[in-house]
Amino acid sequence: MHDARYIGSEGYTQNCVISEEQKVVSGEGHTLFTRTVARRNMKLWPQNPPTFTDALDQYTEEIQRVANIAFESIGKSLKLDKLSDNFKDCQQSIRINYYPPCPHASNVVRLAPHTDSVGLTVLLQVNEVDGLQFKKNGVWLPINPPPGALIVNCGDIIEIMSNGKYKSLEHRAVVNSEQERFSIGTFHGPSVEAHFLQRHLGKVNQFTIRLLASRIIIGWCLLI
Ligand SMILES: O=C(O)CCC(=O)C(=O)O
Ligand SMILES: [Fe+2]
Repeated sequence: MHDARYIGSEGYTQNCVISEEQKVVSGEGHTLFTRTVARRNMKLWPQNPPTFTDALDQYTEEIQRVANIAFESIGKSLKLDKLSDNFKDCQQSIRINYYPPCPHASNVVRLAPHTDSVGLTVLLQVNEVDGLQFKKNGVWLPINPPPGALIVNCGDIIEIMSNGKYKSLEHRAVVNSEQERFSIGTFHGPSVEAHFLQRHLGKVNQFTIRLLASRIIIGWCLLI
């Protein structure tokens, strides 16, 4: 039987150099499933500092509140009142990203261009060092959030559900030559019981699906 706790990958990851020709992709991250609580694998949750578990529990609960407000607003704007139902008891995970400073800035992209495959991402740039960029009309635009601001980013699932009205924008993180950078992405996917694909697929533009599939393949090729 399929066990929903083990969808996706979890734990520590480090991006590495693949070849001389390819740009060095450097940075590290730790991914944890945070909700539903049954999906947590506590072996991967750091024990030090001892306040980590409680702090992360509270942080992700508050972030989920923000995501729920955004899901409801998106649903209302699309006249899909039940859209947010698909994200009740949603599958939530976090990725804590660390990007060390790098003097060879021109050769390094910290996090390769990608779209998030979830419904919504809520990103906190922890130490106020900028680096996130979104691609709009073929141009990379830097995001300079005010201190403490949360960046809410639509993922592929919302692009599919909205039939392309809300875009899952390609984004990346670039280097800072002098300062280290921390960010925490909190990802919200549909609840395990959600049946939105069955309900909405008939209405979804096939072009949107092909576009997203090609993006996933391109993103995958960039990583291998
Ligand atoms: O570090 C950032 O600003 C972006 C992180 C990100 O896009 C991700 O973890 O999916
Ligand atoms: Fe992302």
